[in-house]
Amino acid sequence: MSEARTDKPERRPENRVLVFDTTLRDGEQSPGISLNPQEKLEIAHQLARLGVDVIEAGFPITSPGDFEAVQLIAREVEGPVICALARTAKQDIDAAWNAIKDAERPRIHTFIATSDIHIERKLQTTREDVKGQARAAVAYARELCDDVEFSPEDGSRSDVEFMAEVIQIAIDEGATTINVPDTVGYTMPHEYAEMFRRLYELVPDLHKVTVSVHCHNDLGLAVANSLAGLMAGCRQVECAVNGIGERAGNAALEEIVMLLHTREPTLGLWTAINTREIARTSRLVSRLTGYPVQPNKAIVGRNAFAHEAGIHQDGVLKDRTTYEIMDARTIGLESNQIVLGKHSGRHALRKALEELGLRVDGAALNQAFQRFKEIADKKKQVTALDLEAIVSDEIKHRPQAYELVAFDVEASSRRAPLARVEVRTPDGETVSGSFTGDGPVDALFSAINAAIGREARLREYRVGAVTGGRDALGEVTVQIELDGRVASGVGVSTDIIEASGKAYVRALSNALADSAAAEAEHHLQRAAREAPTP
Ligand SMILES: CC(=O)SCCNC(=O)CCNC(=O)[C@H](O)C(C)(C)COP(=O)(O)OP(=O)(O)OC[C@H]1O[C@@H](n2cnc3c(N)ncnc32)[C@H](O)[C@@H]1OP(=O)(O)O
Ligand SMILES: CC(C)C(=O)C(=O)O
Ligand SMILES: [Mg+2]
Repeated sequence: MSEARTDKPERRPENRVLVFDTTLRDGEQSPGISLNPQEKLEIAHQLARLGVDVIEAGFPITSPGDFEAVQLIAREVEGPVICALARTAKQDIDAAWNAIKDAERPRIHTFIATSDIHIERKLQTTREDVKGQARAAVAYARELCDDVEFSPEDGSRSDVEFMAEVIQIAIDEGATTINVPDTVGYTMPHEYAEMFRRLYELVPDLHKVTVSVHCHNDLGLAVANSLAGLMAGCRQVECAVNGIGERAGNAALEEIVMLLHTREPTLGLWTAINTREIARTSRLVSRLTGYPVQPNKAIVGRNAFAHEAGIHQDGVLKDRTTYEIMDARTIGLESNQIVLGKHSGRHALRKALEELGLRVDGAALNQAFQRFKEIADKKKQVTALDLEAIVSDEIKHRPQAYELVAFDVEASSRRAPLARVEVRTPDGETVSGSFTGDGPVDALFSAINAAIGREARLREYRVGAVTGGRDALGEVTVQIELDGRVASGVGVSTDIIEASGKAYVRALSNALADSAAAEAEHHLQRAAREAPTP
């Protein structure tokens, strides 16, 4: 029962759920999002790789740019059905058709509201007129295209008997998909399911077409309502990547897909989505829309597969399924993450140290753990480089072989930065060096190399703030490679250049101490081998 997908159930064709992606239409209706045709095309190609069944590419009457984008997608993206939205007006349907007609499999999606509130206050018309508009629109769309979807907008707030009449008209005129939206995110799962049960009763012909759900997240129920609709017999789900869309958004594609994937043995429902493309699709949509994904967002948030709490980390290290219902790799991530922080425990610390090639146990582990907690209290996250520093500082008790005595760095936009340093060697001698670089830090590191006459190579450089505010202590961590040895060092100062210099000198000292220790061990081993056997 740990990860439900381990036992593969038989997949029944009638339980296949079509994924209708509306990221480029309803998703783009989010305030502040405006994608140009090339950006829409890039997302559409990725949606095709993801394996969605339908891409709602846009609402072509909206603007020449949206028309162009839909047309580009229709012409270039192979695989999914390419759909365009239209009101019941003839010019909308013409624009939709003209934009999608070159697609392999085009679909026109036309809609009109069926709730009294929309009919009376927004459309300012009558139920009879709505029936007439629905009839004319579906009939006209079917003259142009074999695949026509009809939506009674604000379906969940409509009088179900009137809505059933409109749906029957749409089916009579040839609609192939009937989508009943919860336009304002008002319904609850049991109500939405009951609405579909009643619609199937009132419109038996619904069994002959694809029935679809389209839910908004105003009350945080978009995915729950979508699931309720699917369990009531619908077999198309309309959703958007990262849950973007009008107001609080649409049902999130990744959530509904992974819900069906993870609970397939219970639900029996399945999609043709290539789940390994989910993370990549989410990143692309976030980047191009400018909408960041919240860290704790289900499935695609950066914390969705991360563990910081010691008890959870211990469980996950012993058996991943203790705290994970999905495998991070299923959505295309490399692995889950053990994040070291204030709430972590010894098991996670030891594992992280092991990954750095440092075996620490017993009293040494306790000592490192104590230092680790002190640092974790000050920093949000403790990284691999911090760990190396903790170990080299607290466990190995290395003498500081070199020391940064003084430095000058000149930075200018007119000439290459120049650094001069004085470094005290282990013998107590003070050596100096100067060098230019690509930037002040690069110049400083080269000057240190020049002073001590070694050619260390910088592998990693990271700056973080230990404390907040303008006078924050900056902490620099560097990792270097010297004569094939990797070592790290940390420097803390309110001056980032000084912190960088200290960190670099410390890393050099650690690398040289390591190599001295290795040389000593090598001599000892050779002496032992060469000693006469008694
Ligand atoms: C639930 C949904 O997501 S529906 C899709 C919503 N998406 C969008 O609206 C984005 C794109 N929209 C647009 O660019 C513009 O609204 C346009 C180009 C479509 C229309 O612009 P305008 O002609 O200036 O009309 P405006 O947007 O101000 O008002 C909407 C009009 O459409 C009518 N209308 C609304 N829905 C429908 C419908 N399904 N069928 C026919 N007419 C409709 C309204 O009653 C109103 O008509 P009126 O001008 O006679 O009062
Ligand atoms: C156009 C329709 C399907 C819509 O987006 C809604 O009702 O939310
Ligand atoms: Mg919508």
